Amino acid sequence: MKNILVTGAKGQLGQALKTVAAPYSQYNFIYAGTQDLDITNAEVLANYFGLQHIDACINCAAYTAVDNAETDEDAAFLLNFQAVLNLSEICQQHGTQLIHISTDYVFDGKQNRPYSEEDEPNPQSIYGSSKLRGEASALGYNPDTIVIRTSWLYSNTGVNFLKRMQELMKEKSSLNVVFDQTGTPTYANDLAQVILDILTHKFEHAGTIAGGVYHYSNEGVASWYDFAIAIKAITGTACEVLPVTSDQYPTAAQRPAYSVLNKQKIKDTFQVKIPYWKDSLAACIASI
Ligand SMILES: NC(=O)C1=CN([C@@H]2O[C@H](COP(=O)(O)OP(=O)(O)OC[C@H]3O[C@@H](n4cnc5c(N)ncnc54)[C@H](OP(=O)(O)O)[C@@H]3O)[C@@H](O)[C@H]2O)C=CC1
Ligand SMILES: Cc1cn([C@H]2C[C@H](O)[C@@H](COP(=O)(O)OP(=O)(O)O[C@H]3O[C@@H](C)C(=O)[C@@H](O)[C@H]3O)O2)c(=O)[nH]c1=O
Repeated sequence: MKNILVTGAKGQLGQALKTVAAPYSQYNFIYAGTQDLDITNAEVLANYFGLQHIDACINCAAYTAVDNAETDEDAAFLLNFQAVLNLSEICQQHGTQLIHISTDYVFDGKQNRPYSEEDEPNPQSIYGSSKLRGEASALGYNPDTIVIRTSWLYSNTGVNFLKRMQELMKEKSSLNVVFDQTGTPTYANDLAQVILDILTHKFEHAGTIAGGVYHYSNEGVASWYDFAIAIKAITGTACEVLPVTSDQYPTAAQRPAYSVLNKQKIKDTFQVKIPYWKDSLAACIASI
């Protein structure tokens, strides 16, 4: 039986994997939160990997507080870059397939067509820069690593835009939400399913699937305002949602104005079917 380690397992993607992995009885999933496995500590990692053979590692650990990262650069780079370097090295040493997750925030958002894996990243935030360094270190150690860039992740657990909007819509009679940042919301359970599909594909077709960067989000395009309006429509709250520009909603970190991802490569390579973002949002809210 193959051992699959999930790091950062208590975050929203880690939790989504736990839900989606239930039918995969052919794998032994090991869910490690920070207390079980601190990936910033190379010695702890070495001991952990020495105890049992790990066939694959899905790295869900990350520093994801985008605004805080602007004043907490060392912590963001420690987890999003240095720890990924540690993990890549240990995975390389032990023949472990690493699946690492990255972000649309590696792009500057100046493009007006969906970003493909070949487009040049140019992060505008500390979070985006730290994630880009993490990608490079993972692929630098082992080109067989699979890096999945995703965008606007949400689920019914953890900290995310859906949960924040639901809280604010209960507390307030009106909300301002930016309409000049465009991307695609992604349901964490859909991403978790694709990760397991890719892993299974990798195990079954060892050597024929190239490592590298793959883009994955749900289908379609939205602004954060559209996302909020869809949440309001599905949940039926009375709170008014008002469109504002990014200038009218200042934040510490700059976000890309446009970060829609082109998903052709992941579709062609793994034959994945991708749900439309509004359908997945409805499914997520219905599951709460
Ligand atoms: N959230 C989003 O909108 C998006 C996320 N991504 C990427 O997807 C991936 C998953 O994100 P998501 O699930 O939302 O992230 P979360 O912030 O929900 O979870 C990250 C997890 O990492 C854990 N962690 C923190 N420090 C360490 C450490 N030293 N060792 C091990 N684990 C640690 C945290 O644990 P603790 O709670 O104990 O600190 C937390 O459970 C990340 O790579 C992220 O960059 C990409 C695009 C969008
Ligand atoms: C809460 C709130 C946010 N906003 C704006 C701020 C920002 O420009 C945008 C998104 O808000 P958030 O700060 O919730 O989302 P943000 O932390 O920017 O989300 C990002 O997280 C990281 C981890 C990623 O990798 C990205 O793909 C993306 O999902 O919406 C409003 O306009 N009104 C509001 O009431």
